[in-house]
Amino acid sequence: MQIGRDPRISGPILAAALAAGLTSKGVHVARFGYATTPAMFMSTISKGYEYDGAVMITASHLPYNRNGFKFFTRDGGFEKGDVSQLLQLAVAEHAAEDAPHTRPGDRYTDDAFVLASALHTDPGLIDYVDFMPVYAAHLREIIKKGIDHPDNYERPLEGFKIIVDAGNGSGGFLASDVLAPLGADTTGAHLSSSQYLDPDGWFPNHVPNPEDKAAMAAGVRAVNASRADLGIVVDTDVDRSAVVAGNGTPINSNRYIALMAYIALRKYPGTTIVTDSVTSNGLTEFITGLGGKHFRYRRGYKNVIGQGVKLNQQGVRTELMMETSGHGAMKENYYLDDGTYSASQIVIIMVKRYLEGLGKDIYVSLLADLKEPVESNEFRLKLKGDDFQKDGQAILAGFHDWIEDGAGGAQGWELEKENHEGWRVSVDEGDGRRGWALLRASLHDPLLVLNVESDQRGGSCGIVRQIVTFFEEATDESIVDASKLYEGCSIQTLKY
Ligand SMILES: O=P(O)(O)OC[C@H]1O[C@H](O)[C@H](O)[C@@H](O)[C@@H]1O
Repeated sequence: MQIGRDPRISGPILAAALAAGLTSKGVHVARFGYATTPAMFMSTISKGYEYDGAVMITASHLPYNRNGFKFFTRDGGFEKGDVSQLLQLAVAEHAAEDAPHTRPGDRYTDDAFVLASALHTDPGLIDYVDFMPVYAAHLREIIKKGIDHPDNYERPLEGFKIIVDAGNGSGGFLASDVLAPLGADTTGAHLSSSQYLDPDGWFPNHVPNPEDKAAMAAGVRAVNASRADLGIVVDTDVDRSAVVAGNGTPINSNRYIALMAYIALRKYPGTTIVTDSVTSNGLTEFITGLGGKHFRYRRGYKNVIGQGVKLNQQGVRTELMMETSGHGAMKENYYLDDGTYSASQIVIIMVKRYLEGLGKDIYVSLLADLKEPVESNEFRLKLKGDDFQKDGQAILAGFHDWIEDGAGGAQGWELEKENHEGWRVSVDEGDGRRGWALLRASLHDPLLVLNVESDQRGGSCGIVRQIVTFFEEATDESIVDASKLYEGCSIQTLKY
């Protein structure tokens, strides 16, 4: 749920407004200050706290003026349907209270109303609770237990340099309150150190997002400069993360899933691993090579985690659910997508392997068998009509038929056997090389998204060129703007 397009509606203002609304209804409110999204969930089940509900206010990786609420109860995070229901209830109640600018059924909240409510908070009615130390202690226990160091149980990270780039989100505590007390050197011995640990909603250094090139490059620079054994990069509210290996290799997206799959399969041999739909072919081979099963589902971390829950309910053991965006959840951790939990698992495996005499490396030896595509591209194509959802579905249906009818004469194009969103087509590139393309509707925006990967140089644009013939023949440019395909692959056309 997003709220507050007015730049004055910052996270703290929203928190104050929410607290005002809740206390006026007699709800006992505890305000946390800076926290992480996973910590909010943990506050509903942590001994001595056990709140009935928790609300995180964050714009996540979106710009500062797109703050939103994430809701949790003991049963986990709210799904889309839960949020709509909550909004409808809130709007109905608000209207009944004679609020002239909101009508029952409205799907928005009014910024002025938020500001006014914030000003009327009675601070006496709110408890200010510092929950992050509780959460940090919980993570420290997980790491200690996971490593189970025979000689140094309390400070098992002594002798390791681990740096954190929190991108000025709320993840800085990981360096100071989790890793350092366990003995890790989080400052780095040379030029650099952990960085951007202090929360600053303007994000002055880089976008805190492990999918972002600048964010990963900053993490790589810090690891190289400080000669750290490991770097950890987290997103704003720390439900996502990525790591940087000691040799400076960024481990995000498919690589991060592969590393977490290795960990999950070491603990739970044969387990199924659910991912989103845009994972590389090499990841499936990697997981099956380790004896696991790969269930390639849909984009959207809620979809991925939800599918894992469903499979377990059906009796299919599924211990890891992870998206290429860096959202990763394990069944053993309440199915909670927690960037610090995933990063802790990497720290644990690094130290455990070191204790087994295998060195500190987590990339060269562990991911040697992960085949990566030569090229990987994403094109986001605007849907221009009013009914973009219907238009998008119609284009996807046409794409399906176009492939079934021989993909405009292309050789070796075949629909994948399992498709859970849009249509993914496998492309035989000869000599055992295999590319693919997936056309799907964006989860949130009026866009069609085309992901393409190829095992050969120039292969990606070869695939795109073929798909352009579909757009030329079967789609109308007043409905979809495919110009990104032409630009991205320097294809000449008179159409745009
Ligand atoms: O469908 P798209 O526009 O590519 O966006 C999909 C992505 O949206 C957000 O970032 C969610 O946090 C991700 O879980 C999701 O995968």
